[in-house]
Amino acid sequence: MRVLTVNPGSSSLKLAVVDGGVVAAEEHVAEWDGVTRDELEGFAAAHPPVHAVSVRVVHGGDRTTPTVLDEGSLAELRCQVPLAPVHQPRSLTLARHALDLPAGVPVVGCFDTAFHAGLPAHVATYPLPRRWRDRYGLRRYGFHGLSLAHATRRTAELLDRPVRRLRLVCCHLGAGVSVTAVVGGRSLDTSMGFTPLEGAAMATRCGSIDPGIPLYLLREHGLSVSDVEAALNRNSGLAGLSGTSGDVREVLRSRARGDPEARLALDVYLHRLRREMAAQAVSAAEPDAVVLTGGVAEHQPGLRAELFDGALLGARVDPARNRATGDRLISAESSRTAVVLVTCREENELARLCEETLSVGPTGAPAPS
Ligand SMILES: Nc1ncnc2c1ncn2[C@@H]1O[C@H](COP(=O)(O)OP(=O)(O)O)[C@@H](O)[C@H]1O
Ligand SMILES: CC(=O)OP(=O)(O)O
Ligand SMILES: [Mg+2]
Repeated sequence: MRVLTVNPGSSSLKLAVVDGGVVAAEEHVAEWDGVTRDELEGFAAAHPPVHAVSVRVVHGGDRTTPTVLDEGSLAELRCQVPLAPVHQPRSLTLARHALDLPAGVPVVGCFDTAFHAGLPAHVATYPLPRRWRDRYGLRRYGFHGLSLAHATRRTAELLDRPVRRLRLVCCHLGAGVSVTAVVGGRSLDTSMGFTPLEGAAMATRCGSIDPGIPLYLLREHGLSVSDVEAALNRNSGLAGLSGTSGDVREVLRSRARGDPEARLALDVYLHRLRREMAAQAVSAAEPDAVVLTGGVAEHQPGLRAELFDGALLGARVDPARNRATGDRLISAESSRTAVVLVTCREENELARLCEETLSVGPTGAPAPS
C-alpha cells in the first residue's frame, strides 16, 4: 500500500509517500504558508498511485487511536484549535485539502497526543481549582507522539532489547522541543502539557515561564491577548533570546562570531533542556538510555556533545560515534546511560497507523469489511 503522509510542523511541511513501510519519495517545504493546497496537490500528482493519505494532527483531545477523517470529525477537531493555535489549523487545512484530492482516497488523522493518553493521573493533572479542571477540561496532554513511537521502536532495535524492557528519556529536538519518559513503550511523563507551549525553550516558543508573567503584561502594561499569544509562540525561545532567528544554525553561527546574545540564547536553551531531561529521568527512574531525535539533534553533533558536557545523567558522548552517520549509539562504552540518536521518522509511524486503521491485509490490499 502506498500512503501519502502529511506532516505539518510549526513552520515546515513534510510530505512523503511510504510504500510497504519504506519511504519512496519525500519533499520538505521549509516555509509552508499554512493555507495553499498546491504543495500537497503537486506532490500527490507527481507520485502516483496513492491509496490513502495519513495526516499528522497535533491535538486529538482525548482520542487514543487514529480516525478516518470526514467533515464531521474535522469539525470536532476544530475544538482543539485553541489548545494548539499554531499547529491545529495547519493540520486541519491540510486534512481538508487531502479530502479534496482527485484520487478520492481515505484520509486518516493520526494524533500526536494519543501516545500520551495513558499518562498517570498525578502527571496529567495540573494543581488548579477542581472546578476549572472539570469545567474547562484543563489537563496535560503531551505532544510529538508519532516521533516518540518511532524513536522508541528504533531504539529497541539499536540496543537489541525489547521495548517492554526499556526505560528511556526521549528528547524531540525540532522547532518544537519536548522531553518524555517512555517506560515499557508507554509515556509516563512529558514536558509539554495542555498546549505545545509548556516545557523546554524551543525555536520560537518560550516553554515554561512564570504564569505570573502573562498576567502582569495583560494587567499592568495593557498588552492584548493576541499580542501575548503571538509573542510566546512565535517571538520567544531561541528567536526571542538571540534577537535574530529561531533556527539553531543561525544562532550557532552568531555565537561563533562572538555575539554575546547568541551565546546567552544557547546557554538558556541547553540549561532548560537539561532541566527537563533531569525531570524526566526522575519519572523514568534510572533510565537505560537517552534518545535524541528531531532536526536539531540529527544535524548538530557539536550541540549534542555540548548537551552532555557536564556528564548529565552519567552519559558520555564518544567523539567518533558522534561524528558517524545514521541511527546509532553515540555514547562511550564507559557511559552510565546510553545515548542513542534516531532520525525522526514520523512518516513511518503515520503510514503504519494508517495501514492499521484501514485494516490492510498482508498482500497490501484493504481487507474485506
Ligand atoms: N542541517 C540542518 N538542516 C535542517 N535543519 C537543521 C539543520 N541543523 C539544525 N537544524 C534545525 O532543525 C530544526 C528543524 O527541525 P525539524 O525536526 O525538521 O522541525 P519541525 O519538524 O518542527 O519543522 C530547524 O529549526 C533548524 O534549526
Ligand atoms: C507539537 C510540536 O511542537 O510540533 P513541532 O515540533 O512540529 O512544531
Ligand atoms: Mg517536526
